[in-house]
Amino acid sequence: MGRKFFVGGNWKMNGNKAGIDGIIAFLKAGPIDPNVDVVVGCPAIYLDYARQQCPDNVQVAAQNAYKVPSGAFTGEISPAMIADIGLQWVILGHSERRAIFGESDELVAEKTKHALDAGLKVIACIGETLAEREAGQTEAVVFRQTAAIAAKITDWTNVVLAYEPVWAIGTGKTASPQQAQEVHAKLREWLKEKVSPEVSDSLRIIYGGSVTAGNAKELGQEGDIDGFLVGGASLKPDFIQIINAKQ
Ligand SMILES: O=C(COP(=O)(O)O)NO
Repeated sequence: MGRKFFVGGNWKMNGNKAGIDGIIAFLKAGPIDPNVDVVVGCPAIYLDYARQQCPDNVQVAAQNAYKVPSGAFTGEISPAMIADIGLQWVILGHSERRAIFGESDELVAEKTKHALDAGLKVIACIGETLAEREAGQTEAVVFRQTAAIAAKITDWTNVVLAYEPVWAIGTGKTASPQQAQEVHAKLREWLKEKVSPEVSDSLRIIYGGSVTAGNAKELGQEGDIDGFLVGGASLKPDFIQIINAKQ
């Protein structure tokens, strides 16, 4: 198996330069487990500011990007621009992009394909709503979302899949380790059948949704949970404990 643990932070539309200075300070202080990949998603306007200050063991990611290199798309940024300022990562398909900004499975898949083709690495987000879970549709939803991406890409090397049940995001209602592990394992089975055993075995599937220093260790002990995508808790020093959850 040997998948390197991966902990992402998602600052969402939060902070300012002073706040970023504070986050960078605790990231620099660490200590950060060298066996963990750490990537923090920063608002686009501060990407270069954060990049200039982040320690070498932390990568800065954009939280979104469009599906073409340039053009008449007011307000958007492209993977080429993200790469141009020296960044490697982008978060795509977050449930807030899907629910609030109407991003379809198809658009997320096109964005993922284009970002990978532009040389970026992608944290691709999927996850069901509470209504979908209560209707017994969890697997159907996450398989549908993953299938849309699988239809566009062939090389998963630079992809990290983030399973983020929408009902756990920002609610304090974390999925139990058993609930999260069950979906991660089903996703790995799906990948083995529909993509390849190699991708199924090597792809990191990370969990997001109210991860805290208090629940990260237990979640991280599950065999198919390869890390986290952390929102609120990534803005505070406790994020270091989450990064080191496997220690
Ligand atoms: O949206 C999230 C999770 O947010 P919270 O940790 O605040 O639930 N990650 O991308």
